[in-house]
Amino acid sequence: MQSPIHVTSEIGKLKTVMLHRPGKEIENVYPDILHRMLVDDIPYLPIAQEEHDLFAQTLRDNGAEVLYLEDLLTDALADNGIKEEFLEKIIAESGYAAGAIHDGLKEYLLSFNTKDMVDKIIAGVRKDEIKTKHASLAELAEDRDYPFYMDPMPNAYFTRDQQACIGDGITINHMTFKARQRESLFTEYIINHNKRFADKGVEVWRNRYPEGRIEGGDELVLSDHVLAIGISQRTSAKAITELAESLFEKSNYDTVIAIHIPHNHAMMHLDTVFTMINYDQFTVHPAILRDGGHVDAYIMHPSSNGEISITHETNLKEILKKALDKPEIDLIPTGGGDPIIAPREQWNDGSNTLAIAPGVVVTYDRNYVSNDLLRKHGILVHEVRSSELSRGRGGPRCMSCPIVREDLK
Ligand SMILES: NC(=[NH2+])NCCC[C@H](N)C(=O)O
Repeated sequence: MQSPIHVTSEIGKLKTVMLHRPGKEIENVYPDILHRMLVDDIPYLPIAQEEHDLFAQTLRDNGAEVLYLEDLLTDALADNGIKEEFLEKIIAESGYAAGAIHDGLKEYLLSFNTKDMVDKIIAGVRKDEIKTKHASLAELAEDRDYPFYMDPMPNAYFTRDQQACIGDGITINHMTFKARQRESLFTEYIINHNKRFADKGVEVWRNRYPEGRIEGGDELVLSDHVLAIGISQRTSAKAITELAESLFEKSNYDTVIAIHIPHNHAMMHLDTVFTMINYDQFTVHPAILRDGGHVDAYIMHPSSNGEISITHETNLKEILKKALDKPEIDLIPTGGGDPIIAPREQWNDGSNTLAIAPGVVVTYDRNYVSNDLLRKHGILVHEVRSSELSRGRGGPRCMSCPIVREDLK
């Protein structure tokens, strides 16, 4: 059976993609919780939605089918039994496995139709929205001034991270920070219960329950047998090892290139500093390169005794030439490598390009130095507006989860 998921590169023509249109969750962020919510500012919602709609339209205009996470989840929960099971889990993962608040939340959420319930769960539930009977002292007295029973999920529009499609399968991710961990429960329900995916032969390379942390922004599908993964703030060596073991055993993938990047908020994922945009072209933020273009990379292959062989290599160009079997590789520096422009544009996701076909990318308009340079290197650049979307600290690649791409010829 042909899997409904098929992604064998970062650059094959984009056929189907999953997005989330930012909603009320954005307006449930306030200064005291910015840091914990992993955002640096509060986008102005109407404009963020307008910008997001334009982003979606750009993808459609270029031939992609756009699916929305919130619709896929709503359809996955069509059966009342499944919906209730999902509610139990999401309420438990929000901190209330049982008790008066659990009961109050469940009753409240069930009072909505399924689509509104999904929107509400993403938006967050304030304490003053529900009435609880017989609350315990802990429930009454702890965190008295905290306004939410269920936290908002302001990062849900970065649909890249909760999961990643690789080949005909998917990783459903154990995300690093509490602020995002519940998001991948959505993916689990979509894969298991949405008719488009359920019982259609989707391989789950790794589910969200093992301890090692991993996020899709670190998972780059370089070809139909090579994966690059960031060892980053969000993805641990343990998770990479487990994923490599699973892929080597069950899939076509025989090479995992684990690249060490700085562990900080500006560069939280590999795709904030390095993306593939053509057969032999990449964007790269100079801050990850040492003198002579060196990085710390570990190349993993299956070995004959069933173990994984690991070699340490440092020359990024050489690593890519070998992995992709190309005579030359063009590394295009974010902001032209200028000491001020490069970090400025990287901060607003100047390296976070989304390839929608070989040599064709979608980028934020604000990164005009990087965009001009891409054009000089022969890339076709579709710019999208970015005043508000960029405040969440993610760009076009972060905001999209490719489900189907055409194979490269
Ligand atoms: N693939 C990405 N680079 N995603 C960016 C996610 C940004 C989000 N604020 C976070 O910290 O999780």
